[in-house]
Amino acid sequence: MSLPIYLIGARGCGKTTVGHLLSKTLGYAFHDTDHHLQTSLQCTIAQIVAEEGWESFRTKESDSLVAVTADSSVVATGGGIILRPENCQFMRDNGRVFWLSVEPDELAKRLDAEPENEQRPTLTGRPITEEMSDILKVRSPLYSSTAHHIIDATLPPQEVVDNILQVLSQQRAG
Ligand SMILES: Nc1ncnc2c1ncn2[C@@H]1O[C@H](COP(=O)(O)OP(=O)(O)OP(=O)(O)O)[C@@H](O)[C@H]1O
Ligand SMILES: O=C(O)C1=C[C@@H](O)[C@@H](O)[C@H](O)C1
Ligand SMILES: [Mg+2]
Repeated sequence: MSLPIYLIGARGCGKTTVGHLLSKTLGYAFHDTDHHLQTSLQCTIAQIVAEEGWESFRTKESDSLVAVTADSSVVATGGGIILRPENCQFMRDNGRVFWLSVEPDELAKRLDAEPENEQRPTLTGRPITEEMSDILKVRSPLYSSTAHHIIDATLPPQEVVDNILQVLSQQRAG
């Protein structure tokens, strides 16, 4: 099966880390909707949100999702990709969707440990642990209903990849 593999989940759940490893193992291309959007528009997410607002960002994000979708690819998506129902439908119709599920405290720990490199605007203005907790209360049901498979992404990255590969091989066999 060479359908696109979509990785969904909150910031810090490991979409980039796992996506790179998985794409290498499968010999697939790796794409990232946040990265595509920023390089194609030559500006940061923070700039788009500051200048045009979140709705405009979400529209551009949907365009990026469609643009990067191709067979034999792993697609890491923005944390809010599931906020637009058409994105959820698109991913489910066009590929296999994996939710990398991680509890908010662990997400906050991972994001806190990262250098201040990403220019991503806060979503709530609250401290990161509270933000992740608030956001997941709203988004977990959306991640869950969009995903074909839910993966425990608190495991080490290679184990997360192995579990995804196992699901994919079961699909091929079935
Ligand atoms: N399974 C894991 N266990 C422990 N740490 C991890 C794991 N996966 C990723 N990390 C670490 O967590 C941080 C965030 O990972 P990563 O950038 O892959 O997440 P992401 O989902 O792509 O985040 P974003 O949505 O911000 O792009 C990184 O420092 C990474 O090394
Ligand atoms: O969780 C979110 O809503 C976001 C996550 C990031 O990946 C970016 O797509 C953006 O900063 C918004
Ligand atoms: Mg990432």
